[in-house]
Amino acid sequence: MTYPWGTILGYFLASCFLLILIYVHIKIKAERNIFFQQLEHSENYKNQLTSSLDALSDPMWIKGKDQTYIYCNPAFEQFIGLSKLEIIGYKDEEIQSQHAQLSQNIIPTITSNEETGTTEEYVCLPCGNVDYFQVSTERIYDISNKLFSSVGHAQKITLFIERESELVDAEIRVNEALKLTKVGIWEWDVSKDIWFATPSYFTMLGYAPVEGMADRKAELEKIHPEDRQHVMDSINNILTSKSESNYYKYQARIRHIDGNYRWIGVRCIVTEFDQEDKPARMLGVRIDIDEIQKAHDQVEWLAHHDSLTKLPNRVALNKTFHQIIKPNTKIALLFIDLDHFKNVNDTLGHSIGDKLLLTVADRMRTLVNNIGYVARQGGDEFIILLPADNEECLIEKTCAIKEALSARYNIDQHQFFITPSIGVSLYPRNGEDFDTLYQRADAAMYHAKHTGRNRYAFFTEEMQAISTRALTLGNALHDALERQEFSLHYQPQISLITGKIIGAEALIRWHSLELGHVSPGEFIPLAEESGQILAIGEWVLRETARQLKQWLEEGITPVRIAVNLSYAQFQVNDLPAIVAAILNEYAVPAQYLELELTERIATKDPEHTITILESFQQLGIHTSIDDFGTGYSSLSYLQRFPVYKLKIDQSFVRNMTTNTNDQVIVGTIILLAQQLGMTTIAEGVETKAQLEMLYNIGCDDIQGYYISRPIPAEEFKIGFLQKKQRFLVAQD
Ligand SMILES: Nc1nc2c(ncn2[C@@H]2O[C@H](COP(=O)(O)O[C@H]3[C@@H](O)[C@H](n4cnc5c(=O)[nH]c(N)nc54)O[C@@H]3COP(=O)(O)O)[C@@H](O)[C@H]2O)c(=O)[nH]1
Repeated sequence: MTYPWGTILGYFLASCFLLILIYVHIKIKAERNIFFQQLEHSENYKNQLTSSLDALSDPMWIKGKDQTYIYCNPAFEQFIGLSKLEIIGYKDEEIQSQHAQLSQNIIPTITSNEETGTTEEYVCLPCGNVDYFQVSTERIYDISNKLFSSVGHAQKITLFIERESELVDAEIRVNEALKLTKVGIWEWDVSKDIWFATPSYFTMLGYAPVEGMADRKAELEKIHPEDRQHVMDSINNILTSKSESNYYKYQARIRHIDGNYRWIGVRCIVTEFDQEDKPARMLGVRIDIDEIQKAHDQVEWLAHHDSLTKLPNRVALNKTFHQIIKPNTKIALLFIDLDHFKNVNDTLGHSIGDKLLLTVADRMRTLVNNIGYVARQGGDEFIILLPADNEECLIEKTCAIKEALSARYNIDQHQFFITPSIGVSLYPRNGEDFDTLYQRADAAMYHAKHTGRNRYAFFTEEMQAISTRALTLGNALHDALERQEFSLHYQPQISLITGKIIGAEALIRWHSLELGHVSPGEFIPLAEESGQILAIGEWVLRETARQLKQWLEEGITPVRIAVNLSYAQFQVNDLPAIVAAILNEYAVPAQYLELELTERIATKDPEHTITILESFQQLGIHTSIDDFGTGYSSLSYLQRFPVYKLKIDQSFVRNMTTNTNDQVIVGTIILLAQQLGMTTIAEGVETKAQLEMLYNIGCDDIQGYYISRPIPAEEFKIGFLQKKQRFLVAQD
């Protein structure tokens, strides 16, 4: 049998072709399915992307490679004020030419970004607002590096810019304020050693501000060499965690650009620590405290110095004393007080007084320099510390100081002398602490003063008691007037010719609540030293006037009452007016008052004495010169003093019956008074012999225990004023 090979082959080929066709068909169908699936996927993706971009509030756009818009979101439509239809498929210049209403810069702003990059521009929006935009363009290239498309994005940054500019403004303002307040702030990144400071940090000391990182080490070099170590120690303590706190402060002098140093206060805090708990970042502030520091230094200086003489004061000397005492050292403390310094102030004025103190300080400095220390305690009191290992040398030095201070002073047109009284105490013999030594030298000085002045005295235990008494009296005297502890006693004055009473001397008495009776001989000098004599003296005048008035009102004819005037009272220029006012107040005739002025006071400034005495004369007040013979009245002045009476000092009367010298003096005074047309009164008459001698040589009146001691007003009234008798009769 013959096989139809041709037919079989034909069928076979046809079957194969059919199979191939089926396969191709199936494959194509499968691939088509994948393709459509992918297409659907991509479409979804595109839609998602588009809706996301559409939802963006910032304008976004995409241009094709030919620069036509292929996409823009609604924000972009709003941004340029056109719809998608008017944008998509067009180029910028086409849009610009088709829509003349578009603002001038909106399209150039966008088209200008042909390269990838970001620009910031002001854009005038269709609504008319001008806003600041950041425009970013990203150009996209295909695999063969050909431009495929570009994507653009615009973001309104007006607010950021405003905030940023506000921040910049605020920073400028803060920096200006910091400059004004002279406060500088710095920050130090310790780990990287990066250091920044505000402009004020530099400008506060005259330097130009440093932008950005500054040179910390250069800043440290500006610290005064004496303060540098202390500053470095403060910083290192913090850095090495030696300090317990995370904070430090110091004050140091820092060099100003002009080369001078200014005091700067620094405070610093660690703001960050590293993993090892070491400071990683520090923030500091520095303040110009130069003026405060200088004011503080000034206060400190004033607290330890005397502003007139620039000498250290007692507080400073006390410190010095404790610095120089060592075992076996011997030191002398000299307490120096100028005698009658008050008179210089009162007569020549305070300016001369000040110049005198300056000269005194200079003389002391010159003498004591290199071997001791001088300080001013206040007023006319100075303190000196001298070595006292060799007592002879100490005495020599003390004498030299006394002589130097006693030498003549030429101040302005005045030439005068002043003397010192010096008290000396010794360390450790008289005391081991400064205050004890000071107090004991003061006691010795008091002794020197009361034993004649212009001398020095070394402290002894007896002096302590005297000076303690003076201190106690001084304190008690302070309140005596207020407590009404004073009273007046009256000592009668009798005429040797008529034997009748012609007057009395008013003498103050003090009965202190704590101290009992204190003699005026003791407290009057103290009151004169302290100035309390002015108030006390006025009280005496007032009390005398009051008593006279009382006697007058009682119908008793009083006698003239003599009141003692102290030097300080006599220096008060309106003293005549004060006395006149007192007499007026009590309606007492001036004839009943006599004012006694010692010869020493009268001769101190004779011209002043004459002026004041003339005023009293015009008021009808009698004046007399007390303690006559003890001063040095010049005859020429004496005859010009309008006084009616000389009172012979009791020291001459006391011995006149046994001492021819005193007798001659008393006789001469009486003759002198007669020649000058004045009367005489002898005080301190205690015996009949004295009385007789005085009578025989022509003395007019007497006063003394022989007649009566000073007695209280009532006793005086009964014993003398009410008795119209002669108190001296022939057999006396
Ligand atoms: N500025 C003022 N000074 C006053 C005042 N009152 C008194 N004084 C002065 O105090 C000093 C002491 O006074 P006093 O203790 O009162 O002594 C006076 C008489 O008591 C005393 N005297 C009087 N007669 C005798 C006597 O026979 N013997 C004797 N031993 N003493 C006697 O003399 C003093 C009077 O002195 P004088 O003033 O110089 O006349 C004394 O310096 C008073 O001046 C006052 O108010 N203000």
